[in-house]
Amino acid sequence: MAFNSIILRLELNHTLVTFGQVASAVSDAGGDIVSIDVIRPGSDNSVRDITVQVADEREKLVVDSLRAMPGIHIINVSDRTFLAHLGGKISIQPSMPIRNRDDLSRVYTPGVARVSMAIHENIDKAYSLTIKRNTVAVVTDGTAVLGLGDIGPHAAAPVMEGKAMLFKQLAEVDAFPICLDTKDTEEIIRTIKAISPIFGGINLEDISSPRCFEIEDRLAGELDIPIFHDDQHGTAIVVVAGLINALKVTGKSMENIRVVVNGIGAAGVSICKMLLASGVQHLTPVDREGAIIRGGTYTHPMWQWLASQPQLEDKPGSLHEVIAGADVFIGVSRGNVLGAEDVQLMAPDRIVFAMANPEPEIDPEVALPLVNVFATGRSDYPNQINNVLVFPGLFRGVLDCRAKVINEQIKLAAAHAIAAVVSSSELNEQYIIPSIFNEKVVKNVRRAVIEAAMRTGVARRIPPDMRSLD
Ligand SMILES: NC(=O)c1ccc[n+]([C@@H]2O[C@H](COP(=O)([O-])OP(=O)(O)OC[C@H]3O[C@@H](n4cnc5c(N)ncnc54)[C@H](O)[C@@H]3O)[C@@H](O)[C@H]2O)c1
Ligand SMILES: O=C(O)C[C@H](O)C(=O)O
Ligand SMILES: [Mg+2]
Repeated sequence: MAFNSIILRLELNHTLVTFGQVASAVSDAGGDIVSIDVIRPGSDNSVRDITVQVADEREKLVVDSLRAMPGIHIINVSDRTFLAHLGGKISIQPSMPIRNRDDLSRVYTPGVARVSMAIHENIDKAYSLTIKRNTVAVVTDGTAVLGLGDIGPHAAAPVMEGKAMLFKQLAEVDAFPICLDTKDTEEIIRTIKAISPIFGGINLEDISSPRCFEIEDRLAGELDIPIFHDDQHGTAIVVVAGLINALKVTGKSMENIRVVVNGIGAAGVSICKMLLASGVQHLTPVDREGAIIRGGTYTHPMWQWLASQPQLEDKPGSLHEVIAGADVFIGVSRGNVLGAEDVQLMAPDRIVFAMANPEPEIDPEVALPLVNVFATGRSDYPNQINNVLVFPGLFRGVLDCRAKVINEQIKLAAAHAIAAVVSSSELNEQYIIPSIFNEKVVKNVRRAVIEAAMRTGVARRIPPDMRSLD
C-alpha cells in the first residue's frame, strides 16, 4: 500500500464545527493528521493547514468527507509529493560569483580563450579545467521507466532528476538528466557519443531490453569514459550484496540454493550473470512466457546465452510451477505477479526480493508473514534493495581514479563493500542491507571500486588518499 502526504488548507466556522470533529472525520476516512499549522487564528473563524498521511486510494475519501461537513471550506489541497517536484528538483550553481569586469575577463572572454587553447593542446586538461572531472550524464529514452514501461522521455524526467539529486547529495557527483526523444539504437549511440566530451561518465537509465545491451556494449567499446547501465549492473550489485547477507541470516550458501529470477530484462539478465559469477549452481530465469531453460532456443541474444549455462535448470514451466521448492525469489518484472500461494510453495527459510518499482511483485503485507527475509526496492519497508546504494559511490570511485571502464571485478568489489557495511552483530532478517543514509555506504563502495580499478589496471589516476596502496 502506497502512502502519501497531503496538505489541506481549511477555513473553519467554529459555530458549526470543532477541530476535534475535523480530526475524527479524517481518522474515520483512514487518514492520520501528522501536523497542524494555524494560518489565521480566530475564535469564530480560523484557517489551518493540516498535513494528512493517507494511503493513495483513501486520499479522495478524506477530502470528500471533509467537504461534506458543515462549517468547513476547503481552500486548497496540495500533494506534498507533487509540491516537491514544482519547478524541477535540481539547478546549476556557478562555482564563483562574477563581481566585476576583472572577474568577467577571467571566467569569460578574453581569459577563457587561453584555457581553451591549453585544452586544445592537451585534451587531458579537460579533466582539470572543466566540469568533466565530476560530471555524469544520466541518459534515458524513457522506454522502461521504473516498472511503468514506455512512458516517454518527458515523463521519465522526474526519475532522472531524482537520480541526479541522489548523485549530488550522497556522493558530490554532478549529474545531468538527458531524456532522449528517440528509441533508435543507432541514434541513441550516436547522440551519447556526440555529447560525451563534457562528461566524465555515462549512467544509462531505464532503457528497455534488449536494446540496452547493445547500447551499453557499443558505447563502452567506442568511448574512453566509464559507461554503466544502472538498471542492469547497479541492480545486480545490490542484489548480490543483499543476497550475501540474507544467506548468512538463513544459514544457506550460494552453491546450494535454488534461485528463481522473474523478469529477464535489463535488471534480470545482469542479476543472473552476477549470480552465476558468485557461485549459484541452480538458477531458473523466468519471463512472461515461463522459464528460460538450459538447451532452449531463444531469439533474445542474452536469453540464448543464459540457455547455454550449465547452472540453468532444464525443466520448463510457468512462474507458479517453477517457484516450488525455490530458496530465493528475485523479482525485477512488474507489480503483483506473485501470490501468497506461490510463496508458500517455496523451500523453508525463504528469501524474497520483490524489487519491481513502484509496486513490488507481491504486496509486502502479504509476503512478510510468509518469508524469512523480505526486501523491496522501496523506501517505506525494511530492507530497501535499490540501485541507489550503488551508483553514487561507484561513480564517485570511477571519477576519482578516472577508470576507463567498469569491469566485473569492480562490480563484485562494490557488492561486497555494500554487504560489509552491515556488521555481523547488526545483521538480522530486517536488516540485511544498509540504509542509503548510512555514510559508510558511499565511502566503502568508492574505496572498493578504486582498489579494484587499480588492481585490474583500468585506473588512470590514483587519488591522493589511496596513494599508499600503489
Ligand atoms: N530495486 C531496484 O533497484 C530496481 C532496479 C532496476 C529495476 N527495477 C525494477 O525492475 C523492473 C524491471 O526493470 P528493467 O529495467 O529490467 O525493465 P525491462 O523492461 O528491461 O525488463 C522487464 C522484464 O520483465 C518482463 N516481464 C514483464 N511482466 C512480466 C511478468 N508478469 N512475469 C515475468 N516477466 C515479466 C519483461 O518481459 C521484461 O523482460 C521494473 O519494475 C523496475 O522498476 C528495480
Ligand atoms: O529508480 C529506482 O528506484 C530504481 C531503478 O532504477 C528502477 O528503475 O526501478
Ligand atoms: Mg531505473
